[in-house]
Amino acid sequence: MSKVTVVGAGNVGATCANVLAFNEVADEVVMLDVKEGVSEGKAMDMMQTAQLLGFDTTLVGCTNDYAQTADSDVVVITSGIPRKPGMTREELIGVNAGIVKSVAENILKYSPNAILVVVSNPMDTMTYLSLKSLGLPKNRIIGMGGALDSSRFKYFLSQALGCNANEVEGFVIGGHGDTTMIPMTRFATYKGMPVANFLSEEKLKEVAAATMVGGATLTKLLGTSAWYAPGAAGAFVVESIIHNQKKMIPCSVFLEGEYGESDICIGVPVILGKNGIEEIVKLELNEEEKAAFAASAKAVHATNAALKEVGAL
Ligand SMILES: NC(=O)C1=CN([C@@H]2O[C@H](COP(=O)(O)OP(=O)(O)OC[C@H]3O[C@@H](n4cnc5c(N)ncnc54)[C@H](O)[C@@H]3O)[C@@H](O)[C@H]2O)C=CC1
Ligand SMILES: O=C([O-])CC(=O)C(=O)O
Repeated sequence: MSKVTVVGAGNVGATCANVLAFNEVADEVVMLDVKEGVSEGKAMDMMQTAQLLGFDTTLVGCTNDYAQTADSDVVVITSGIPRKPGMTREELIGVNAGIVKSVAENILKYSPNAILVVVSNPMDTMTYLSLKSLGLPKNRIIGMGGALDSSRFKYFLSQALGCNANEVEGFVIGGHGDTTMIPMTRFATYKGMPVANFLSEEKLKEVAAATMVGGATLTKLLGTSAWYAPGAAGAFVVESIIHNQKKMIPCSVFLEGEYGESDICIGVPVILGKNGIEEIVKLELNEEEKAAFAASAKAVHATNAALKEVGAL
């Protein structure tokens, strides 16, 4: 019997729960929100699609009742405010730090062995906050950003190539921020062939730039930040853990010397399985990539430092 809880039944959380149920990733999916009745209503609405879509997962909604989340294997934290057009993710720290910290503490009271997937922004800093304040082993705290950013990178590459996005490979490391993401163009391939065989350097730079501001572009169009791909990316990460798939997915994880960084959670490729982070994959970065990673980490460290200013650490 596998159980996943999604905290925050807003745009991203509800989408994530819906994808988890549709794909039967877990036997039970619990949604918890502070808004009275919203989780219950969304769970009922989704359960009424079960016979239409043919899934057997049970969805449960609750209003701030952590007892219902007891013994979850994986908990996805999406609670918190999203940005509005013109804002950065980092500006959300003041409100979201308090929310994420209290939610994570409550979750652990009922699911002491759960693996946490942190989605709330600024995600790398919220992952770091969870790790520092809960004192859990680092394999059990995973920030979701790289799965989404990599999916966007593959989308923009496929648009440039005029091909099916499923035939493109590529990934993004670094922070989950407009200026901190590092699309790894050198490793990206179309049917196993380097994308540089098909696209000019200028075009590849455009693709990388579009990927980095992918979230901001959608926020401008939607008036709030995106949720379909973020929710699906959260479910993708959960699936690799629950089904012990051992997929290699870039996630924000605690580094202790890897990639020349320490005391930070930032995006690097990891193997995700039943223990959460099974392995941090070490890539051979070239000088330019190393410099980009160091600059990205510097910016994430600076955001982490603000946790003290807002009284969260
Ligand atoms: N890491 C990533 O790749 C992404 C992160 N995000 C972030 O995810 C977060 C959620 O975004 P949306 O779902 O669009 O926002 P939303 O406003 O639609 O949903 C957030 C939900 O959290 C709930 N909430 C607030 N405080 C809570 C608490 N203490 N306990 C339980 N629930 C609580 C709210 O009632 C609301 O329903 C934002 O911080 C956003 O920036 C969004 C997309 C991608
Ligand atoms: O853009 C945002 O604020 C939400 C997010 O992290 C994303 O969609 O990448």
